Amino acid sequence: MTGASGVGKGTLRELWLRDQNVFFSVSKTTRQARPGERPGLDYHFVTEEEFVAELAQNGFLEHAEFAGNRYGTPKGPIEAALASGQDVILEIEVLGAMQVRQQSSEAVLIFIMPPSLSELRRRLEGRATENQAQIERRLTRAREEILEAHNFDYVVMNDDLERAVLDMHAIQRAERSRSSRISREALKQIVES
Ligand SMILES: Nc1nc2c(ncn2[C@@H]2O[C@H](COP(=O)(O)OP(=O)(O)O)[C@@H](O)[C@H]2O)c(=O)[nH]1
Ligand SMILES: Nc1ncnc2c1ncn2[C@@H]1O[C@H](COP(=O)(O)OP(=O)(O)O)[C@@H](O)[C@H]1O
Repeated sequence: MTGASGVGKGTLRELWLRDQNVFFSVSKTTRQARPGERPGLDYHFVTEEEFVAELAQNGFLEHAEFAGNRYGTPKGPIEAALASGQDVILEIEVLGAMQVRQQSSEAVLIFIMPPSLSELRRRLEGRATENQAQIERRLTRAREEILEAHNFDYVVMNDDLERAVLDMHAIQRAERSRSSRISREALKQIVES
């Protein structure tokens, strides 16, 4: 999942993944925790030194800088989840999504779209977790990110939240039905059953 800061990724994801046995990847970030954010559940909050050390050990599947902070997806937990057959959900910005696309032909890239820039501003200001300068920085980046939406497999408009949740379920169902996801062995089992 990718989309401008404040578009509603976190809100949408909580509703979409409720009651699902999928693995949500908890990123590492050098950003300060916001009030109410739960270390280890929302993010692993790390120092610049810790981030660089993990990078040097090739510990990230992808990583990027966003609005002055660094973010990365720890590789180990994802490999373990995939090996156990779980679907893995990443909530990352555009540059990271492109790195994932290069590494995995199986990745499904979904761009969450705001109805308008003015509504995005309203949501960021309403959330009240960033100061005005940080909000402006995120809106500038949002314009650039939105223009990258054509590089994604799907675009989900987050105007009406309930409908956007249904769209996420629809994409998930369609992707799970792709013929390329059925193994030769599974086909043989059906023929021989
Ligand atoms: N590339 C990358 N981006 C991430 C990662 N974790 C979070 N992000 C993105 O970084 C951006 C900023 O995240 P955050 O500071 O939590 O702000 P928010 O999106 O406004 O809640 C968002 O686009 C996130 O999706 C990560 O591990 N890798
Ligand atoms: N469809 C929607 N309509 C109106 N407000 C929304 C919608 N989705 C999310 N929001 C609100 O927008 C703000 C930003 O949402 P959030 O999930 O924190 O975004 P993100 O994770 O993309 O930065 C929150 O206050 C949230 O309640």
